[in-house]
Amino acid sequence: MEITKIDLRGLNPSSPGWGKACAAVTASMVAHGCVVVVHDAISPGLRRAVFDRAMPELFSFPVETKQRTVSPSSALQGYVNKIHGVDFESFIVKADDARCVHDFTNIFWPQGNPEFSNTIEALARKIIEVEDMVEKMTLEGLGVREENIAAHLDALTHSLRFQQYSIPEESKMGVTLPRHTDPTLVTAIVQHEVEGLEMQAKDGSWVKIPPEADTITFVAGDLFALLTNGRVRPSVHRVRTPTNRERIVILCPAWGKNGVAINAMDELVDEENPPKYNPVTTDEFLQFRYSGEGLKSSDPLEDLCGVHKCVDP
Ligand SMILES: O=C(O)CCC(=O)C(=O)O
Ligand SMILES: [Fe+2]
Repeated sequence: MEITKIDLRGLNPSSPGWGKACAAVTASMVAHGCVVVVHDAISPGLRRAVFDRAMPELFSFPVETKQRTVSPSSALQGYVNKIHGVDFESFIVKADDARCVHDFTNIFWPQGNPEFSNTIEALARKIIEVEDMVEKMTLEGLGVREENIAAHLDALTHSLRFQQYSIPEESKMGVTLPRHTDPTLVTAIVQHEVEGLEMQAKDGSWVKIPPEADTITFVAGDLFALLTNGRVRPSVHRVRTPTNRERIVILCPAWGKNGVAINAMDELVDEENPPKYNPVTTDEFLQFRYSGEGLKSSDPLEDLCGVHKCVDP
């Protein structure tokens, strides 16, 4: 099996092909919890600036410098490495706030590094533009009204996640990130040259997503299932890093803004489709998901927000 790529180049809501493309994006999200889009948002020059210069420079700093990016007040910022035994390093930066990108840059280059910060800001802008379009197309394809989609997109915030996987030992069979769903609404995944991302199909088989330079993969996270009242199930995916190459990937997760409760879209709840989940804010959901109970759960969204969850009298 292969996940069909959908070409969104040059498309906007007034293009003649918009309706057909919305239907294709929605069908892929409903069938697989993900969509692979062909897009020219990341130009070859921007891709080189990011992956050949900015990322190698960033990851080559000593770990003590990297750890200075950790923010005690936000799970959506900072540096992690070797979490739960996974051999990777990851930086999270707030992507839609230029000040955060500058503060992040200044930790590494106290005199500033406009080339680095401009590159990151440009990348964030481009990915978020396509990510918003994919959410809009999916919701439109499910029958959500334009003004409700616009209000939803306004209530989003985004982070950027720079992730580097070391070369795995032969004995590890190459699975560097075990199967999981993302806690996000949607996550954009930009791979570069080195393969690794795999999606689990409904029949349990694993489908490779090749790292093609003109594609961006979008996966639905747990919170998108809440938003769509269960129409779109979260993507189950994993990473198999080749045994002879390091792998760098950039992710752009979309979340609800601080304090904003995510609720099912009005049009997706009716008599035939009663509400499946209670509303939740991103912080509440993340807090539960990474708690002892949440980490043990096979379906944290259902356990925290499911309306059928039994409540002790
Ligand atoms: O490395 C990738 O391609 C995907 C990473 C991922 O799924 C994650 O960090 O949640
Ligand atoms: Fe993921």
